[in-house]
Formats: sequence, structure tokens, C-alpha cells
Amino acid sequence: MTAKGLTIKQVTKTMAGKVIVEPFDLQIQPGEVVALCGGNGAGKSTILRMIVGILSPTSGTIELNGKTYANHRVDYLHQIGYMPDHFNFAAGLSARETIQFYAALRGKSAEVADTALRAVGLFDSRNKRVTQFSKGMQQRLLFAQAILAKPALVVLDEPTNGLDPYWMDAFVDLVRELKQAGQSVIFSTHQLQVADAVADRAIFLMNGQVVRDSAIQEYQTQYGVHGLYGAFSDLFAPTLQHAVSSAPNNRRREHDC
Ligand SMILES: Nc1ncnc2c1ncn2[C@@H]1O[C@H](COP(=O)(O)OP(=O)(O)OP(=O)(O)O)[C@@H](O)[C@H]1O
Repeated sequence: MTAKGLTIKQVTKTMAGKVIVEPFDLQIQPGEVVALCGGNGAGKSTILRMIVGILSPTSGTIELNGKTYANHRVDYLHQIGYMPDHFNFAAGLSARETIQFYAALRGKSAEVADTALRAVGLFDSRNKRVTQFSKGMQQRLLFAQAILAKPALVVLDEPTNGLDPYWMDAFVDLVRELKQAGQSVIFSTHQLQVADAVADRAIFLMNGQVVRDSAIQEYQTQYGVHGLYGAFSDLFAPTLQHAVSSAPNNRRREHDC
């Protein structure tokens, strides 16, 4: 198979009569890491869910290495590892049983499952029930199931949510390893320092529209080492100020004065 990467052309999504994603274009090369940033409700998860086939686009096309979900569903999905933003693991299963289940779905051995557990530091906790895991441990297990089959495209929805600083750094290292192996990664995040550290490009969304799509280097040239914070402040501060000044608490405070 020729590796062409992910190509999204003019994808839109309308739900309940509301436009959630405006025409969206994206090309991710093999080995490229892209961060989707933006405020709550900007449309990040919706785009990721369309890429992994959970939602179908209202219009436009998504192609991964020449395959589409519509025409080659199994081949398309085999190329993707996905970490959703929320997930309830099966009650009663240990971490090892859980990850072996996902490995088996991908036709992978128990050894592959153990390697994934080691990568996220959960091998020593392998016999613990997943429902007894902390939020951060569950996140690491979700990440492990997304990467275990070494998919061409890894799609991660807020992967560092709930991780402590040690595991945030470890996440950055693991994504760099994926990149070195030629795998593409797209992830959504509110933790801009993580995107600064590991992404090649960052896309800011606001109300389903791309408001900036630049190489990390460009943000850093413009704003310094924490380039994405600078960009976020410039892009979102006017909207946030408006939201704060019209918030009910603020009105009450004004009234109190
Ligand atoms: N099933 C649905 N029906 C109608 N609207 C929806 C549905 N799911 C999501 N939305 C709306 O789509 C918009 C984008 O949601 P989405 O979850 O993609 O945002 P997000 O950028 O991932 O936000 P967050 O950072 O808070 O996770 C929101 O306004 C949300 O209310």
C-alpha cells in the first residue's frame, strides 16, 4: 500500500439543524503530528469522530491511504487507532484482559498486548480491575489500545486529560516514537503545552471554523516558546472577554457594587 496519509476535503457536519463543522480541509502526511485546539464546543471531537467513522460527514470526503470509510470500511478502519474522550471499560475485567480483548480484535497476540501495557506503565497493574483504576490510569489504558496495532493513523481525543506531569511527558515521548515509526497522529487538546511540545502543526477551531492552521514553528517564531498560548490569547481573548462580561455571575457582581 502506498502511504499517502489522511486527506480531508470540504467536510462539513450539521446536527439537529445546526452547522457544527464548516467546510474543513486537512492533509496529514505519514509521520506528521497535528493538534486540534480551540475552546469548548469548537467541533474538535466532531471532526475526530468523522475521521474514525462514528459520525458521517454531511458533505465532503475523508480518505486514508487511498481508502474511504464508505467504500472500504474494514480496510479503512484497520488503519486507525482511536482513543475517545469518554469511555466506560467493561466492569470485572483486568487491565490485561481488557487490552488482550482489543489486541484480539486486531488479530494481535497477547504479547503485543503486554508490550502496549508496558509502554504506558501499566504492566505491574495488569491484574487489577480497570474499574478500580484512577482516571489517569484509564486514560493510559485507552491510549494503549489505540496504539497497540501500530495503525497508520492514531486519533486521540483529549489524550492527556487527567494525566499527571510525569505521564504527560511520557505521552509526548510516546507520540514522538509513533512519528519516528512513520505513523500519523491527530489529537485534540486543551493542554497547549503538550501540543507545543509534540505537534508539527496546530489547528485552532472556533464555532466549527478553522481560525488558524500553522506549523508549530510559526507560532513559536511569532509568540516565543509557548507559541500556542500566545495564539490562543490573540484568537480567543475578545470572545472570552465578551462571554465573561455577559455571564450571570458577573452581572450579579455588577449589581452588588
Ligand atoms: N449529537 C449532537 N447533536 C447536536 N449537537 C451536538 C451533538 N454532539 C455535539 N454537538 C454540538 O456540537 C458542537 C461541537 O461539539 P464537540 O464535542 O465537537 O466540541 P469540542 O471542540 O470537542 O468541545 P470540548 O472541548 O468541550 O470537548 C457543540 O456545540 C455541541 O453542543
